[in-house]
Amino acid sequence: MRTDPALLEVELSGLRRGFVRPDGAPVQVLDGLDLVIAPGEFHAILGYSGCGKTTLLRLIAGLDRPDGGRVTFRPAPPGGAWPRLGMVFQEHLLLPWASVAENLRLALRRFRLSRPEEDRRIAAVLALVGLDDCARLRPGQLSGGMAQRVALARALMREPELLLMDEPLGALDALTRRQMQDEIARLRGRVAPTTVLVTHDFAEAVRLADRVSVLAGGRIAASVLVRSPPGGPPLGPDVAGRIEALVLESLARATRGAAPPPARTLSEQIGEPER
Ligand SMILES: Nc1ncnc2c1ncn2[C@@H]1O[C@H](COP(=O)(O)OP(=O)(O)OP(=O)(O)O)[C@@H](O)[C@H]1O
Repeated sequence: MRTDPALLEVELSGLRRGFVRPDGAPVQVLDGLDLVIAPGEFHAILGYSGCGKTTLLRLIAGLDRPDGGRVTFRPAPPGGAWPRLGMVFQEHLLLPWASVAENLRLALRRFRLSRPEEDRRIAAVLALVGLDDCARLRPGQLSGGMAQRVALARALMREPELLLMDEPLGALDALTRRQMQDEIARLRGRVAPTTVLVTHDFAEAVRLADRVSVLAGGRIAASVLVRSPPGGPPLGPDVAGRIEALVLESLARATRGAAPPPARTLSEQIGEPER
C-alpha cells in the first residue's frame, strides 16, 4: 500500500441520500453507505443502472449534500475546504467555440496563474495525453476519443488531489473505449491521484482499478481488491477472469440481498499468493 502522505484518503461513513420521485414516492438511494478509498487508490464503483453511483460521486465531489453521514478527507484540506478535484463525465462538455487550448485555459481561471505558466501547463498536459498537435483545434474537429482525452487533460490541469470519473468512456464505441482504457492505464503510471471511477462495465473496472466496490441496495455490497499495491502490474487474463467472476457473483448476491463479507487481500479472494 502506498503511504505517500500527500495522497488523499476518502472516508464515507453512514452516507444517506434520498429523493422524492415526480409521483411523490420517496426513494432512498444511499442508505448508510460506508467505504474507505485508500490514498492513491484507483477505486471503481460498479452497479446496475439507477443504483446511485452518480449520486455517490456527487456527494464525494461536494456537488450535493447527504441527508445523513459524512465525507471525510485525510489529510483534511485547510480551512474546511474541499480538496482540489478533477472531474470527467460521459459527455466531454468542452465549449464548442473555443480551441482545445482555450478550453484547458478556462480550467485554470480560478488559479490566477501567469499566462506563461498557463501555457506551460497546457503544453505539458496535452503532451501527457498525446495531443500535442491539437491545441488549436476546436472540439468539433476532434474524434470522440480525442475529445474525451481533452476532457481528461482538462481534469488533470488542476493537478487534482482527487480525480472523479463518471462513465467517462460510456459514449465511445467499443474499440475506442478499449484504446482509452489503455490510455488511462498508461497515464496512471505517470499521474496517480486518488481516483474514483463509476462504470457499468465490470471488465473495464477490473482492467483499470486497484479495488472494485459493488453498490447495491444503497450500500457497498462487496469490495474486491484487484491490485496490491495500488498501481501494480496488470493482471494476467486468468486472474482477471476470476476477479471478474467474483465481482459478478457479488453483484448477484447483493441483488438477492445476501452480501458476502468483504475479503481483505487478493490471496483471500482468489486463493493465490499476493504479489
Ligand atoms: N435530483 C434527483 N431527484 C429525484 N430523483 C433523483 C435525483 N437524482 C437521482 N435521483 C434518482 O436516484 C436514483 C439513482 O440515480 P443515479 O443517477 O445516482 O444512479 P446511477 O447508478 O448513476 O444510474 P446510471 O448508471 O443509469 O447513470 C434514480 O432512481 C434517480 O432517478
